[in-house]
Amino acid sequence: MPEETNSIDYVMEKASGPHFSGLRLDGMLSSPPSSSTASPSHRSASASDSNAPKQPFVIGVSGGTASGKTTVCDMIIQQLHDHRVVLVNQDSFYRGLTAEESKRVHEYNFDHPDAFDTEQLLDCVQKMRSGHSYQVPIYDFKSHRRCSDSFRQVNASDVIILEGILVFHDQRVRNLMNMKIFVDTDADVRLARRIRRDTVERGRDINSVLEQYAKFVKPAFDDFVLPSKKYADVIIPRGGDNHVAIDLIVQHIHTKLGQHDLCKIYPNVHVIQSTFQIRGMHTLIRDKEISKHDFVFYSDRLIRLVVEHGLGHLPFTEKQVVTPTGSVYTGVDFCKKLCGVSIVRSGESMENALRACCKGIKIGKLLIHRDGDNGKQLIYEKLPKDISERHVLLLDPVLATGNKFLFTSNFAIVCFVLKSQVYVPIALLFFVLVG
Ligand SMILES: Nc1ncnc2c1ncn2[C@@H]1O[C@H](COP(=O)(O)OP(=O)(O)O)[C@@H](O)[C@H]1O
Ligand SMILES: Nc1ccn([C@@H]2O[C@H](COP(=O)(O)O)[C@@H](O)[C@H]2O)c(=O)n1
Ligand SMILES: [Mg+2]
Repeated sequence: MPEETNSIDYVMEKASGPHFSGLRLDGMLSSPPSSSTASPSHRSASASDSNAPKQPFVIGVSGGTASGKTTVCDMIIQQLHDHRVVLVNQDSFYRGLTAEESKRVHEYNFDHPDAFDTEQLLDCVQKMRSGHSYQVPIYDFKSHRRCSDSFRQVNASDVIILEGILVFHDQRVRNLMNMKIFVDTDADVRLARRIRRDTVERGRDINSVLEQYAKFVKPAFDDFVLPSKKYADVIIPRGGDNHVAIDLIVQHIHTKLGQHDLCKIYPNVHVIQSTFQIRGMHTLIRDKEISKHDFVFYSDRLIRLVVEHGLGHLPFTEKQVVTPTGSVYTGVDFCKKLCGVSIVRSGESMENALRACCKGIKIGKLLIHRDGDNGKQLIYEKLPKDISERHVLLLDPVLATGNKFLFTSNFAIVCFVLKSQVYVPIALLFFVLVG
């Protein structure tokens, strides 16, 4: 290569067009690469599954007032952990009282199905099931009205939990549910909890709570809530105290949601299990208001996780050490002879994390043209001379259309075939982390 064409600036200029590296999910799913190790039958079945729009799993949670519905939902959400879960309360769809009704609020039956705007609730669940977000009203139990100017935006999610005393009452709403749970708690316990909650949180006095309970809440429970128990798939006695039932429900939801689609198609893809820390970091870096400093800080933290995870896939040898107390500890020795190869330019953003994990590691570079520059895809390469003796960590954090990813895969496979090295597809790991 002539001197001027050897400079990185020059080659970057030549490789004009937006930088991309990696794979576009929809394209890949409809035509998986031939290098995939999945069997053809497995591949086609999974690919068609993945092409179908992914429907959220809708869970209805019903039960008498103060039975622990909200508590049970909170526990399920906590335990589902790595899935996106949203909670929609039927309470949000209470109709606001008119001025006339407000004057005689003690005569209003909040436990009758007509107290809710069920058409709007139905619209909400239907929209969310088909992947749309919804502006859910905000209801105030003290004024018995909806906030006129603010809503809670609820985004499309893997799991939608719909909770309320009468969510099983309307057949159309019921039919949208994949799973129906009834929280069954002793009536005396519920009344005691309701008195405490309504006096502490909902601005009521004991007399009005007892009066409302006897006049409306109990009769409506007998007429509408209890008869809807028969629609439940699961009945949870003792509500939130029933940890066994909640564990079983969470396990069932996990099974229903299944593995990440990519894992089903590509067995070499590893998904890093999400945590609330990871979700929190994703939330920050996706916020258009984030400062550059914070974006870099949290991206670095995420990248570090990917790099650590990738390193965990390298082979190891056993190693024994003597501890300060003189006992022998049998552990493992880090894999020797590593190098990184970053795909210019985005891959360079992963270099610091790799250097921080592996002191003094050699890092080479590849610049690949998306479509091929006059048929040539490899525009620039600078690789460690002894790369054939090293395990290669290919650094590529952004996955887009797939062309360059296929190229780098081939490159990695060449390394693998010629030198029997372990290829750790860090790019894929990262993709799954953000996916
Ligand atoms: N297992 C429990 N032990 C003690 N208090 C509970 C338990 N479950 C719920 N509570 C309390 O009882 C009240 C009603 O519970 P909540 O989950 O809001 O019921 P619901 O949503 O069915 O009306 C709340 O104040 C809550 O903190
Ligand atoms: N303005 C209102 C609206 C509703 N209620 C009562 O709330 C109960 C439903 O909520 P839970 O969390 O207990 O399921 C229902 O029994 C209504 O009586 C109210 O008091 N005031
Ligand atoms: Mg509740």
